[in-house]
Amino acid sequence: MTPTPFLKARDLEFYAQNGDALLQGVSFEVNEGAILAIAGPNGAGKTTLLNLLCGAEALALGDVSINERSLKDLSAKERARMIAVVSQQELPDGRLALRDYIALGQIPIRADRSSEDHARELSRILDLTGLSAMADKRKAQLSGGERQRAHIARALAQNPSLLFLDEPTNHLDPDAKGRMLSLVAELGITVVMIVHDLVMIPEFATHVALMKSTRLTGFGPVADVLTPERVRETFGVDYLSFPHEGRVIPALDIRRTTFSTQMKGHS
Ligand SMILES: Nc1ncnc2c1ncn2[C@@H]1O[C@H](COP(=O)(O)OP(=O)(O)OP(=O)(O)O)[C@@H](O)[C@H]1O
Repeated sequence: MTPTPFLKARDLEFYAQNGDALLQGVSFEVNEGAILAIAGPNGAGKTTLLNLLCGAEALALGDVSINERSLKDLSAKERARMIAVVSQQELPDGRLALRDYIALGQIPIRADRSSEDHARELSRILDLTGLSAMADKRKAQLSGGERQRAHIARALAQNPSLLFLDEPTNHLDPDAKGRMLSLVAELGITVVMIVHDLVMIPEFATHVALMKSTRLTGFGPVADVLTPERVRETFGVDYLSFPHEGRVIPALDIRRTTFSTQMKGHS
């Protein structure tokens, strides 16, 4: 039997107040457990799409459904029990101790477990995200990468079935990037994440949505969509791959150039 799609976007459109189109004709669906990477050049509409999918921005045209229920029909409480979001605009909450900050994620599911179970789960998440040793530090005292991991830990504490991440590896060093994306990929839940670093996509995502100028330029399983042709068409750079220890390591051919040259090249 074919599984029912878990996250469905149908004919999404979004316009700025001045009438400019920010998103047009976006439709796709993924099954439960998919890891969907959204990629595209700056200004393509990735954050706009993520905001519409998670309900941070109200939908005027089109529909988003999660597990066969339209986002429009879900109460705030139902959304909070299902969806966790790590955006680029996380509140600083600098005075909170890290463990208290992460525990904020447990608020929507407070009644589901005993306080002992919540405490045990919090320790597990601190451990999973490599933050146990700094659990009593104030959030303001953490480095950029540690704070980023704290934001993801807070989202995991919510025990979501759908996790939205806006550039989850921003601020993370290469080793922490690999660890964080491995953790996310192994959760077994559906994940939608904006990813700027294309080379991470084949290793950690199951599906990719490529965007350019408000529209999808490709959607589907990573191997079908992340091709040198599509990458060149979408980003204007060459996508290469190198064999290494039995795997294929992707790379981008990024050269010295200027914005003005790029503009001429696109005209
Ligand atoms: N509220 C708004 N009003 C007008 N224009 C907006 C608004 N929000 C976003 N935009 C514009 O819409 C376009 C898409 O923005 P969006 O943030 O979705 O892009 P993005 O693909 O996430 O870009 P980046 O990679 O730079 O983060 C941009 O050109 C942006 O300037």
